[in-house]
Amino acid sequence: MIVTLTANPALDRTITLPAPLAPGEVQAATSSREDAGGKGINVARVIAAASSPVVAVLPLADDDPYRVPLEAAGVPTRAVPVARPVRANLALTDQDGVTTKINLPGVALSADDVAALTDAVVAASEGATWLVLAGSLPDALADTFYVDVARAVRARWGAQAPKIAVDTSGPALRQVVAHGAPDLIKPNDDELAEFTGAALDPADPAGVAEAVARTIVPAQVASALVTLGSAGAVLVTANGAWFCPAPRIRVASTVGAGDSSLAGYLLADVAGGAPEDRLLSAIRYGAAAASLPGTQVPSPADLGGESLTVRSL
Ligand SMILES: O=P(O)(O)OC[C@@]1(O)O[C@H](CO)[C@@H](O)[C@@H]1O
Repeated sequence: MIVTLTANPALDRTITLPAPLAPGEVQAATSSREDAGGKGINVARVIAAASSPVVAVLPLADDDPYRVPLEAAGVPTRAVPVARPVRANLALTDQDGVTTKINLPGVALSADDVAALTDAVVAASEGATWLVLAGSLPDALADTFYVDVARAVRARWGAQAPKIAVDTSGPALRQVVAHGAPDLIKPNDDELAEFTGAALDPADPAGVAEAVARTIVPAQVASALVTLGSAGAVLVTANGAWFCPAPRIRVASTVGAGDSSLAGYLLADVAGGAPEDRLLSAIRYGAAAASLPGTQVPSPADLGGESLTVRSL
């Protein structure tokens, strides 16, 4: 089973425009949709859609309207009751799939909420293969939150503790890499560049792999899956580095593509896949997500069958 933690879920509102976004103008939209979003929730939705066991842990008020799309997604959850509704994030996409995303800071959690959330993750992690810690941290949550959760889970379950995957950015990523010993991180090229402090060229996968190997893997993190948008993705482990290009697709919305890539990687991992299989699955799920509107996540039926070649770097 895979467990995900989303400390900062979001009701994702997507508005589709028939033309590029024109700041300062009035534009008529062609459609809109709402999805239960937040990075860990998106990962869990992909895993549930693939009929693989998953539990999503999140803070959620009893009367939050977010429950409607969340329940429709069919994801088993452990909701920690909190006082206020989740944030609503906005995405504006145009006919070419160009996406403008506006994210709110999220609901501040009390010290009791944080303790209850941590306890819920520790309990849910019993017997799990992976624990996914994903997304930004709401205001007032310490940058060390993911480090604290990783320590609590490992202290409780010891050798039986799940492997820990982290998808976050900024100070929370810095902390978890330095002190959380994650088994996997999934930055995109921008997040990795911010982390290393050096510009990265998504068209140069060998350069990306070299930057990861120089700074992160395997010194602090066992593996890194670096998503490079339409260029593809790079996987770096202690045993090697691989690149897979992304298939050409018609992009509808890039929101959730990285989360779907991570879910694809984990699905292949729990199925016993080799590094090349995991990377290929990450690419297929990420591309399928980008071809779907809003934060809609792919099921196995949505995956393309293009021939893709994973190459060793
Ligand atoms: O504020 P965070 O957690 O960094 O990002 C939140 C978010 O943009 O991430 C998901 C896509 O990856 C969306 O469902 C959600 O709105």
